[in-house]
Amino acid sequence: MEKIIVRGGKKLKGRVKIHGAKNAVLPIIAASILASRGEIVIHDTPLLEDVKTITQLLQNLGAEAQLDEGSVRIRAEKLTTTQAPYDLVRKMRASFLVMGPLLARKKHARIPLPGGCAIGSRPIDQHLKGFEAMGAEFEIGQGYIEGRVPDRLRGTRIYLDVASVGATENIMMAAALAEGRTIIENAAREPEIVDLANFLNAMGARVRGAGTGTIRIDGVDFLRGTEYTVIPDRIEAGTYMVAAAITRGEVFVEGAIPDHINPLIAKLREMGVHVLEGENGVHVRAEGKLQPVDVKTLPYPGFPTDMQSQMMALLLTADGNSVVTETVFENRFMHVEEMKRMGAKIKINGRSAVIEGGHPLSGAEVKATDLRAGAALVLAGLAAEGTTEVTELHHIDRGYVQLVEKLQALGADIKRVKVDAEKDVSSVQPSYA
Ligand SMILES: CC(=O)N[C@H]1[C@@H](OP(=O)(O)OP(=O)(O)OC[C@H]2O[C@@H](n3ccc(=O)[nH]c3=O)[C@H](O)[C@@H]2O)O[C@H](CO)[C@@H](O)[C@@H]1O
Ligand SMILES: C=C(OP(=O)(O)O)C(=O)O
Repeated sequence: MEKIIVRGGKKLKGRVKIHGAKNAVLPIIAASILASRGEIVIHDTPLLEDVKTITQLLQNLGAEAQLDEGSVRIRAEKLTTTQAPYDLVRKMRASFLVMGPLLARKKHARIPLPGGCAIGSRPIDQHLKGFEAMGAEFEIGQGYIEGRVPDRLRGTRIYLDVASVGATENIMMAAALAEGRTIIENAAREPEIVDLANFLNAMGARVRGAGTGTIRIDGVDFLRGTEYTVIPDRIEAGTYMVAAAITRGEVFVEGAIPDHINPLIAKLREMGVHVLEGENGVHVRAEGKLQPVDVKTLPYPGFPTDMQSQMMALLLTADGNSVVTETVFENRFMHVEEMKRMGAKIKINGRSAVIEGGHPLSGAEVKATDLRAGAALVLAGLAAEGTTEVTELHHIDRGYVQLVEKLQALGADIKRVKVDAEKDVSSVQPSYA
């Protein structure tokens, strides 16, 4: 087992470079299955546990897939099976994103049901509603969902009851090889949807309107290999912006695209944090007292749920009470109990949490309950008096490349150790337990 040990109180200073976006590269790798000709090369691929999992999943399906530092190469001309193994799908819900591509390309897929997870029940009804409208038929049994397409997927009009990111992506990928036009209404508008559409188009697809609530896809007969660079990770960027603010430091977050993080920038400014938007990133500086603010998570372009816990950590250091309302996932306050162990004063009332800012935080032993909760605890540790030890690091490794090293470079007193031997492993790659 490994843990991160943070000694709080250091102001972060310097420059941090953002990696490619996890939530963009995962659907893009899944979409590679659609290419029946040629090689795909995806640049700025972050070497994360989730990326390793989806790459392994493609290999399992018979594709050639090679993941190196910064890029992944895929050839999916020959797929040998349409069944996804439970061991890989249970590690990561995004594995379900191979359903759309498999149905479109191979007319069959058998995938373990992704199940619930720490942050909520996360159903897949909107994915299935879309595929069924396009002519797929499903059977559920023994923990698996099996989809069949009797002929070829047909384009149709699909209204999503919730603007689900995953459902929009899965349907968009399936529609790329369907017969005729598919229109997705109430589509999710996240930047990662736009990135996937751009990638599909680079493979020869005809997708228009991504980034708006209505996406039109005209199906084509085949897709081919291409070379593509994914967008920078807006949540990783946001996490370092909060790290700068929570330590009252000054950090340039290189690669952050201000347009992708508007709600975060707006809320930081309301608190009194100085944010300068540049062409090549954002500059964040904070000092002294920060104002409390209310935050409500919403689908894009609203405040991202993936930044909720990190923002809550920052609000603990504000001068007064803030209310954080989580509207996207029904159970995304698991970090609250851990933060309370650090002296945080937070009261949960249904989907809202009242955060009493201004009470000093003290270091404690805490555990990451999910990916962003883990990051938030590290942030809280940067601001706390004394030493914070964060365990369950496999959650953090799903979404942050070299979190410890990047914070060290900014001046944080932080290290990663193996618990049994108390051996410092900060300078080596995480082991992705
Ligand atoms: C790999 C990836 O990109 N993950 C992101 C993606 O997850 P993911 O794609 O799973 O999130 P969704 O947008 O689908 O989920 C949003 C809401 O819709 C509900 N829902 C979803 C699908 C469905 O068929 N039925 C349904 O009711 C979910 O339970 C949730 O309450 O978007 C989330 C919302 O921005 C982010 O937190 C995740 O980091
Ligand atoms: C919730 C997240 O990811 P996933 O949808 O893969 O669980 C996240 O990135 O914060």
